[in-house]
Amino acid sequence: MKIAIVDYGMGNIRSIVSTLKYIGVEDVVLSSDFDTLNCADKIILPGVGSFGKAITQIREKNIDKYLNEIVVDNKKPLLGICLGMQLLGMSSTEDGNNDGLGYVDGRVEKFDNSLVKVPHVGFNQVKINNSLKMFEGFTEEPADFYFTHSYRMTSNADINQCYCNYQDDFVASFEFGNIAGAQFHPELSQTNGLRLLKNFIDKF
Ligand SMILES: NC(=O)CC[C@H](N)C(=O)O
Repeated sequence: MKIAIVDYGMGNIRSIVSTLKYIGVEDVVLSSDFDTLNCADKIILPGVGSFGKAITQIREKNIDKYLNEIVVDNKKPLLGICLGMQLLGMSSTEDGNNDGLGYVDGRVEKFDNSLVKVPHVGFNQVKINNSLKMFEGFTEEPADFYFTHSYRMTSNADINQCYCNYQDDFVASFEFGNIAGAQFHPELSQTNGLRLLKNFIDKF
């Protein structure tokens, strides 16, 4: 099993790599080139930092074009984590208005800091949906995962999403065909995170 982590210069790579190795995935590469991404069995799009900078760097490296072919056209499984999930949506208001990769009908906006403490940091409950492959084998409902973000995705569409409630229900994760997203950090979410990542490795 070869996992490629998209390298656009803004990801918490080290913790993802060590977590993948902990669950038995030895062949993990960090790459921004088409051939390496295309040869991997699955792709992870990480992300820590600002949406505007991230999408700019992705476009400058033509990674958006590569992922359109590899993931959208050829259906290679991809998991977007935190900012990586947000980038899969239509847009974000972080750093002005920026279009995302447009893979799912979700829009990203900032929490209202007059209503809740921003950023949303720490473990919080995800109302899981066992129809999602990522949550196969999860018996406890809801399940706790670790979040650290100031923006969140909402969607009026059915993108097979699960919710977390903070200010309101926001998209904590989704599974849209071969494309999955997690606003939380599975690599920082202890046994629930390990189980979710193992499901991505084994069931997608
Ligand atoms: N941890 C992050 O990088 C968060 C992603 C994004 N900047 C947000 O605040 O939601």
